[in-house]
Amino acid sequence: MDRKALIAYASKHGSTREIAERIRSLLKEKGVIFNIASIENVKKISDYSDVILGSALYIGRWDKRMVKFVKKNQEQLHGKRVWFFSSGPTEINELPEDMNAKHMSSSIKEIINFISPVDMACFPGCIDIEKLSIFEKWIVNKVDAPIGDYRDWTCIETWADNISKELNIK
Ligand SMILES: Cc1cc2nc3c(=O)[nH]c(=O)nc-3n(C[C@H](O)[C@H](O)[C@H](O)COP(=O)(O)O)c2cc1C
Repeated sequence: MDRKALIAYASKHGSTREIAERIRSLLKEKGVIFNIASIENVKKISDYSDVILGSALYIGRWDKRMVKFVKKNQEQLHGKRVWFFSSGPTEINELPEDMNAKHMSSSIKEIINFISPVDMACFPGCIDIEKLSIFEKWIVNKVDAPIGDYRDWTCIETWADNISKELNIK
């Protein structure tokens, strides 16, 4: 079958982009090629049958660019196989399924339900203090968020592996 696949990410400081790149390389190893792009560069999705969308979380929400994209393309996404992932929490004391519910972008819950994704994941993120603006540093300080790289590559690769299995059996 002539199938095209896309992975698009919304990342401010690069750590979500790196997660997207890791997912893409794992899928490539498994023989599934995904085009990859930053979300603002995705102009058209009609050619794609499988789409992975990943966004960083900022102040309880997905990156605005991802919210805009998902709102604008919801009808088309509804007809495709879609996977979502968020990356953000650095306070890791929750079960993955609780993290998913708690950190799902509240602004577009209904749209996500309408799109009916195959799966949604929420991965721990990374806060690199050197990259933050003064305002971001102030917020991180105010909420006492743990600084550091909490990304769990095994967990990310397991998730990507499940996608490859899903793609190979259909
Ligand atoms: C100002 C600020 C606010 C944040 N707010 C949240 C949040 O509400 N929920 C969350 O899980 N993570 C939050 N984070 C953590 C980021 O989501 C995390 O650093 C993520 O890995 C950043 O991705 P990026 O490097 O792709 O931009 C916040 C980080 C900063 C700097």
